[in-house]
Amino acid sequence: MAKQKISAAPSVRRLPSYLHIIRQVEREGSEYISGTIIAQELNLEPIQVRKDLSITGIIGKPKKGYPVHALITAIEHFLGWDDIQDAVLVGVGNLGTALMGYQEFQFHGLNLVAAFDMDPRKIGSTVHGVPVLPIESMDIQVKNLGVKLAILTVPSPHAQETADILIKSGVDAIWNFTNVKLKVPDRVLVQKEDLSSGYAMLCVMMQARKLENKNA
Ligand SMILES: NC(=O)c1ccc[n+]([C@@H]2O[C@H](COP(=O)([O-])OP(=O)(O)OC[C@H]3O[C@@H](n4cnc5c(N)ncnc54)[C@H](O)[C@@H]3O)[C@@H](O)[C@H]2O)c1
Repeated sequence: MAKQKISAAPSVRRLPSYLHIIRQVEREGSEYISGTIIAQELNLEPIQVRKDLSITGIIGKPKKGYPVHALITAIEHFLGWDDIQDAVLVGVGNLGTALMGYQEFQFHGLNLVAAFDMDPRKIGSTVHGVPVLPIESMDIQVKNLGVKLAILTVPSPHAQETADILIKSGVDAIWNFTNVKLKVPDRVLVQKEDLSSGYAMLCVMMQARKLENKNA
Protein backbone atom coordinates (compact mmCIF):
# COMPACT_ATOMS: atom_id res chain seq x y z
CA MET A 1 0.00 0.00 0.00
CA ALA A 2 1.36 3.43 -0.88
CA LYS A 3 2.47 5.18 2.30
CA GLN A 4 2.76 8.73 0.95
CA LYS A 5 1.84 11.19 3.72
CA ILE A 6 0.81 14.76 2.97
CA SER A 7 1.77 16.84 6.01
CA ALA A 8 -0.67 19.64 5.16
CA ALA A 9 -3.63 17.30 4.52
CA PRO A 10 -6.24 19.26 6.57
CA SER A 11 -5.20 22.48 4.79
CA VAL A 12 -5.43 20.74 1.41
CA ARG A 13 -8.94 19.52 2.27
CA ARG A 14 -10.03 23.11 3.01
CA LEU A 15 -8.61 24.62 -0.20
CA PRO A 16 -11.58 23.64 -2.44
CA SER A 17 -13.98 25.49 -0.10
CA TYR A 18 -11.74 28.56 -0.26
CA LEU A 19 -11.64 28.30 -4.04
CA HIS A 20 -15.42 28.19 -4.20
CA ILE A 21 -15.73 31.45 -2.24
CA ILE A 22 -12.90 33.20 -4.06
CA ARG A 23 -14.37 32.31 -7.48
CA GLN A 24 -17.70 33.74 -6.33
CA VAL A 25 -15.97 36.97 -5.27
CA GLU A 26 -14.21 37.13 -8.65
CA ARG A 27 -17.57 36.75 -10.45
CA GLU A 28 -18.86 39.69 -8.38
CA GLY A 29 -16.00 41.79 -9.73
CA SER A 30 -13.78 42.17 -6.65
CA GLU A 31 -10.02 42.29 -7.15
CA TYR A 32 -9.04 41.48 -3.57
CA ILE A 33 -10.36 39.24 -0.84
CA SER A 34 -9.33 39.24 2.82
CA GLY A 35 -8.53 36.10 4.77
CA THR A 36 -11.01 37.34 7.39
CA ILE A 37 -13.90 37.27 4.89
CA ILE A 38 -13.04 33.71 3.85
CA ALA A 39 -12.78 32.74 7.53
CA GLN A 40 -16.18 34.28 8.34
CA GLU A 41 -17.84 32.47 5.43
CA LEU A 42 -16.51 29.11 6.57
CA ASN A 43 -16.65 29.61 10.33
CA LEU A 44 -12.88 29.36 10.70
CA GLU A 45 -10.21 31.44 12.43
CA PRO A 46 -8.52 34.01 10.10
CA ILE A 47 -5.10 32.76 11.20
CA GLN A 48 -6.06 29.26 10.02
CA VAL A 49 -7.07 30.59 6.61
CA ARG A 50 -3.81 32.56 6.25
CA LYS A 51 -1.81 29.48 7.26
CA ASP A 52 -3.69 27.27 4.79
CA LEU A 53 -3.28 29.72 1.92
CA SER A 54 0.43 30.12 2.62
CA ILE A 55 1.03 26.54 1.37
CA THR A 56 0.13 27.74 -2.12
CA GLY A 57 2.98 30.28 -1.93
CA ILE A 58 0.72 33.34 -2.13
CA ILE A 59 0.89 36.07 0.49
CA GLY A 60 -1.80 38.65 1.21
CA LYS A 61 -1.19 42.41 1.29
CA PRO A 62 -1.83 44.22 4.59
CA LYS A 63 -5.26 45.94 4.61
CA LYS A 64 -6.05 44.73 1.02
CA GLY A 65 -5.93 40.96 1.36
CA TYR A 66 -5.20 38.55 -1.48
CA PRO A 67 -5.36 39.40 -5.19
CA VAL A 68 -8.33 37.26 -6.27
CA HIS A 69 -7.15 36.16 -9.70
CA ALA A 70 -3.61 35.30 -8.53
CA LEU A 71 -5.05 33.43 -5.55
CA ILE A 72 -7.30 31.29 -7.75
CA THR A 73 -4.37 30.52 -10.05
CA ALA A 74 -2.11 29.67 -7.10
CA ILE A 75 -4.64 27.30 -5.48
CA GLU A 76 -5.46 25.58 -8.79
CA HIS A 77 -1.77 25.16 -9.53
CA PHE A 78 -1.04 23.81 -6.04
CA LEU A 79 -3.85 21.25 -6.41
CA GLY A 80 -2.79 20.37 -9.95
CA TRP A 81 -6.25 21.40 -11.17
CA ASP A 82 -4.74 23.55 -13.93
CA ASP A 83 -3.62 20.33 -15.62
CA ILE A 84 -6.10 18.09 -17.46
CA GLN A 85 -6.14 14.61 -15.91
CA ASP A 86 -7.85 11.90 -17.96
CA ALA A 87 -9.68 9.31 -15.87
CA VAL A 88 -11.94 6.27 -16.18
CA LEU A 89 -14.81 5.28 -13.90
CA VAL A 90 -15.70 1.65 -13.16
CA GLY A 91 -19.23 0.77 -12.01
CA VAL A 92 -21.93 2.93 -13.61
CA GLY A 93 -24.53 2.42 -10.88
CA ASN A 94 -26.22 4.92 -8.59
CA LEU A 95 -23.02 6.48 -7.26
CA GLY A 96 -21.02 6.16 -10.48
CA THR A 97 -23.77 7.85 -12.50
CA ALA A 98 -24.02 10.69 -9.95
CA LEU A 99 -20.26 11.25 -10.07
CA MET A 100 -20.30 11.23 -13.88
CA GLY A 101 -22.90 14.00 -13.77
CA TYR A 102 -20.95 16.17 -11.33
CA GLN A 103 -20.25 19.27 -13.42
CA GLU A 104 -17.66 20.70 -10.99
CA PHE A 105 -15.09 18.05 -12.03
CA GLN A 106 -14.41 20.01 -15.22
CA PHE A 107 -13.09 22.85 -13.03
CA HIS A 108 -10.79 20.40 -11.23
CA GLY A 109 -9.08 19.30 -14.44
CA LEU A 110 -10.74 15.87 -14.13
CA ASN A 111 -11.68 14.59 -17.58
CA LEU A 112 -13.65 11.33 -17.68
CA VAL A 113 -12.83 9.65 -20.97
CA ALA A 114 -14.65 6.33 -20.49
CA ALA A 115 -16.63 4.29 -18.01
CA PHE A 116 -16.87 0.51 -17.64
CA ASP A 117 -19.63 -1.78 -16.44
CA MET A 118 -20.64 -5.43 -16.67
CA ASP A 119 -24.38 -4.82 -17.21
CA PRO A 120 -25.33 -5.41 -20.89
CA ARG A 121 -28.17 -2.87 -20.51
CA LYS A 122 -25.64 -0.13 -19.74
CA ILE A 123 -22.87 -1.12 -22.13
CA GLY A 124 -22.97 0.92 -25.35
CA SER A 125 -24.87 3.78 -23.72
CA THR A 126 -23.55 7.27 -23.03
CA VAL A 127 -23.92 8.70 -19.54
CA HIS A 128 -23.46 12.46 -19.22
CA GLY A 129 -21.49 12.39 -22.46
CA VAL A 130 -19.18 9.55 -21.38
CA PRO A 131 -19.28 6.18 -23.23
CA VAL A 132 -19.98 3.08 -21.12
CA LEU A 133 -17.78 0.21 -22.34
CA PRO A 134 -17.74 -3.51 -21.45
CA ILE A 135 -15.65 -4.40 -18.41
CA GLU A 136 -13.95 -7.13 -20.49
CA SER A 137 -12.34 -4.43 -22.64
CA MET A 138 -11.13 -2.35 -19.69
CA ASP A 139 -7.54 -3.59 -19.63
CA ILE A 140 -6.89 -2.93 -23.30
CA GLN A 141 -8.82 0.39 -23.35
CA VAL A 142 -7.02 1.76 -20.28
CA LYS A 143 -3.66 0.77 -21.81
CA ASN A 144 -4.53 2.32 -25.18
CA LEU A 145 -5.88 5.52 -23.65
CA GLY A 146 -2.84 5.77 -21.34
CA VAL A 147 -5.13 6.64 -18.43
CA LYS A 148 -3.44 6.80 -15.02
CA LEU A 149 -6.41 7.66 -12.76
CA ALA A 150 -9.48 5.52 -12.04
CA ILE A 151 -12.62 6.12 -10.00
CA LEU A 152 -13.86 2.90 -8.42
CA THR A 153 -17.61 2.60 -7.80
CA VAL A 154 -18.25 -1.13 -8.23
CA PRO A 155 -19.92 -3.20 -5.47
CA SER A 156 -17.37 -3.92 -2.74
CA PRO A 157 -17.02 -7.68 -3.47
CA HIS A 158 -15.64 -6.75 -6.93
CA ALA A 159 -13.38 -3.91 -5.75
CA GLN A 160 -10.05 -5.74 -5.40
CA GLU A 161 -10.29 -7.74 -8.64
CA THR A 162 -11.23 -4.56 -10.54
CA ALA A 163 -8.37 -2.61 -8.94
CA ASP A 164 -5.93 -5.39 -9.87
CA ILE A 165 -6.91 -5.14 -13.56
CA LEU A 166 -6.67 -1.34 -13.50
CA ILE A 167 -3.20 -1.47 -11.93
CA LYS A 168 -1.98 -4.11 -14.41
CA SER A 169 -3.21 -1.81 -17.19
CA GLY A 170 -1.09 1.12 -15.97
CA VAL A 171 -3.35 3.02 -13.55
CA ASP A 172 -1.33 4.51 -10.69
CA ALA A 173 -4.00 6.42 -8.74
CA ILE A 174 -7.40 5.12 -7.57
CA TRP A 175 -10.17 7.20 -6.06
CA ASN A 176 -11.85 4.39 -4.15
CA PHE A 177 -15.50 4.81 -3.15
CA THR A 178 -15.98 1.18 -2.11
CA ASN A 179 -15.61 0.19 1.53
CA VAL A 180 -12.70 -2.16 0.75
CA LYS A 181 -9.17 -1.36 1.89
CA LEU A 182 -7.44 -2.14 -1.39
CA LYS A 183 -4.14 -3.99 -1.51
CA VAL A 184 -1.97 -2.18 -4.03
CA PRO A 185 1.74 -1.97 -4.88
CA ASP A 186 3.76 0.99 -3.53
CA ARG A 187 3.67 2.88 -6.83
CA VAL A 188 -0.14 3.15 -6.65
CA LEU A 189 -1.89 5.93 -4.73
CA VAL A 190 -5.31 5.27 -3.23
CA GLN A 191 -7.72 7.81 -1.78
CA LYS A 192 -10.67 6.16 -0.05
CA GLU A 193 -13.89 8.13 0.38
CA ASP A 194 -16.61 7.43 2.89
CA LEU A 195 -19.71 9.60 3.17
CA SER A 196 -20.42 7.88 6.47
CA SER A 197 -17.50 9.73 8.15
CA GLY A 198 -19.14 13.08 7.37
CA TYR A 199 -22.48 11.79 8.59
CA ALA A 200 -20.84 10.43 11.76
CA MET A 201 -19.52 13.95 12.51
CA LEU A 202 -22.99 15.44 12.03
CA CYS A 203 -24.55 12.81 14.32
CA VAL A 204 -22.03 13.45 17.10
CA MET A 205 -22.64 17.22 16.80
CA MET A 206 -26.42 16.65 16.96
CA GLN A 207 -26.01 14.50 20.07
CA ALA A 208 -23.82 17.16 21.71
CA ARG A 209 -26.42 19.83 20.93
CA LYS A 210 -29.21 17.67 22.36
CA LEU A 211 -27.19 17.32 25.58
CA GLU A 212 -26.54 21.09 25.73
CA ASN A 213 -30.26 21.83 25.27
CA LYS A 214 -31.17 19.31 27.96
CA ASN A 215 -28.72 20.90 30.44
CA ALA A 216 -29.73 24.49 29.56
N1 LIG B 1 -17.98 6.19 -0.38
C1 LIG B 1 -19.25 6.35 -0.08
O1 LIG B 1 -19.60 7.11 0.78
C2 LIG B 1 -20.25 5.52 -0.82
C3 LIG B 1 -21.57 5.91 -0.98
C4 LIG B 1 -22.43 5.12 -1.74
C5 LIG B 1 -21.96 3.94 -2.29
N2 LIG B 1 -20.67 3.56 -2.06
C6 LIG B 1 -20.10 2.35 -2.67
O2 LIG B 1 -20.04 2.54 -4.07
C7 LIG B 1 -20.20 1.32 -4.73
C8 LIG B 1 -21.36 1.43 -5.72
O3 LIG B 1 -22.57 1.69 -5.03
P1 LIG B 1 -23.91 1.94 -5.85
O4 LIG B 1 -24.95 2.29 -4.89
O5 LIG B 1 -23.63 2.88 -6.98
O6 LIG B 1 -24.15 0.47 -6.43
P2 LIG B 1 -25.01 0.04 -7.70
O7 LIG B 1 -25.39 -1.37 -7.50
O8 LIG B 1 -26.06 1.05 -8.01
O9 LIG B 1 -23.94 0.12 -8.91
C9 LIG B 1 -22.89 -0.79 -9.09
C10 LIG B 1 -22.55 -0.83 -10.59
O10 LIG B 1 -21.38 -1.61 -10.75
C11 LIG B 1 -21.61 -2.54 -11.82
N3 LIG B 1 -20.74 -3.69 -11.57
C12 LIG B 1 -20.93 -4.72 -10.72
N4 LIG B 1 -19.86 -5.55 -10.76
C13 LIG B 1 -19.00 -5.03 -11.65
C14 LIG B 1 -17.72 -5.41 -12.13
N5 LIG B 1 -17.09 -6.51 -11.68
N6 LIG B 1 -17.12 -4.64 -13.05
C15 LIG B 1 -17.73 -3.53 -13.52
N7 LIG B 1 -18.94 -3.10 -13.12
C16 LIG B 1 -19.56 -3.85 -12.19
C17 LIG B 1 -23.09 -2.85 -11.78
O11 LIG B 1 -23.56 -3.32 -13.03
C18 LIG B 1 -23.65 -1.48 -11.43
O12 LIG B 1 -23.87 -0.69 -12.59
C19 LIG B 1 -20.42 0.27 -3.64
O13 LIG B 1 -19.18 -0.34 -3.37
C20 LIG B 1 -20.89 1.08 -2.46
O14 LIG B 1 -20.57 0.49 -1.22
C21 LIG B 1 -19.83 4.34 -1.36
